[in-house]
Amino acid sequence: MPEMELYGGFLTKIRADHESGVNRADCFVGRHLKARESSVATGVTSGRGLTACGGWLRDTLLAYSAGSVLEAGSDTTSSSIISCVMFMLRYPLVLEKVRQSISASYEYKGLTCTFRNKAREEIDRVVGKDRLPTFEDEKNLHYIVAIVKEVLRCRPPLPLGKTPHYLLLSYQLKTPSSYLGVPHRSTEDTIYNGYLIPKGSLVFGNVWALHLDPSRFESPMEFNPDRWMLDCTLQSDGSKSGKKRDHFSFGWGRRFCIGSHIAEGSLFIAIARIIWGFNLYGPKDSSTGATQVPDPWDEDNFSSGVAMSALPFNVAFEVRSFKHEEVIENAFRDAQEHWDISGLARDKR
Ligand code: HEM
Repeated sequence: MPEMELYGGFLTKIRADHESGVNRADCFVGRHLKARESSVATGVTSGRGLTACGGWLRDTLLAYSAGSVLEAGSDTTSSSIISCVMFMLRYPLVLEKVRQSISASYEYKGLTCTFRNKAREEIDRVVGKDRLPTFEDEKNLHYIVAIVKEVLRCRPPLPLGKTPHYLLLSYQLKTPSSYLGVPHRSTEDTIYNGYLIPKGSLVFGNVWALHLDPSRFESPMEFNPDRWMLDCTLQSDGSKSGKKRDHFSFGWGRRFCIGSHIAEGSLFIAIARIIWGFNLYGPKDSSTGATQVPDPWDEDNFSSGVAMSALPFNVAFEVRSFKHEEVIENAFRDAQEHWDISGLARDKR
């Protein structure tokens, strides 16, 4: 569907609600339409850019402002959730409930760390079986937060590939493994490592190279959420300097992702609930009986483009117990009631 058909369709629907007296102050577009209408006497609001009196977005810009947020936040978030499922299949130890008597320890930056806080152990201890994880649990679910960070480190949804010159070339050729990254432009002449980057140059940061830098991340090609348990002060905060950042999946500088908090919250709740409720299995090879799990490090298992996502793969979700099933079904019913109230169609699957 062309962009403007989708974004413009939302605008038309909200305007129709608004004109028929439905209060759409619940959303940015509804509030903007109402405020614009009461301030712009002429009513000339179609077209691009701002109104003649400044300040107010005309329809096309309004539709794009809202639509681009929708688009920026959906593929990126869903891509990370799917990557997380892939990593869980590939690294089942991350889920495993480790008994205290087992002391699996490893060396990390000169410290001896013990695998203790595995995801299941943590979530069962903090949440129990009788309810779903909520946002309030985040402060006590450190290992789940660490998993979110590790997924964003290992599979940034908007990466630049490992070999930029090849990838830029492949962009022109439109071959399947082009990860473009997000372009920035230099605002002044800059000397970096003896090279002049003239003002106005197009610059792509190589997120992937930063995330796989062994001087920063020991054994970088290992999905290891434990690495984040050692330092909880590292944050996804665009205003922080490089060494104080956890990862660079949300970009940097003035155009740092404005949705990073929503994204982290969405990833936390989705991943916490999947881990709380389900065992995950890959399909078995009929002749060898071995589990077949796609390799999350293999670029061929991911789509190309600006936003990257795992190509379809098979995974079975098995609910962990009857109690978990009951809680999930109750939550599903509640969600459907909210959908009814919002005028959305019920999920009939
Ligand atoms: C895992 C999820 C997400 C990732 C990895 C992600 C990543 C990014 C990146 C890399 C940028 C460009 C930053 C730069 O130029 O350096 C960006 C920009 C942006 N993101 Fe996100 N994002 C995510 C989720 C979201 C969500 C949920 C929203 C909105 C609710 C959102 C809204 C935006 C917007 C509007 C921009 C453009 C900001 C600007 O140009 O000033 N993103 N995001």
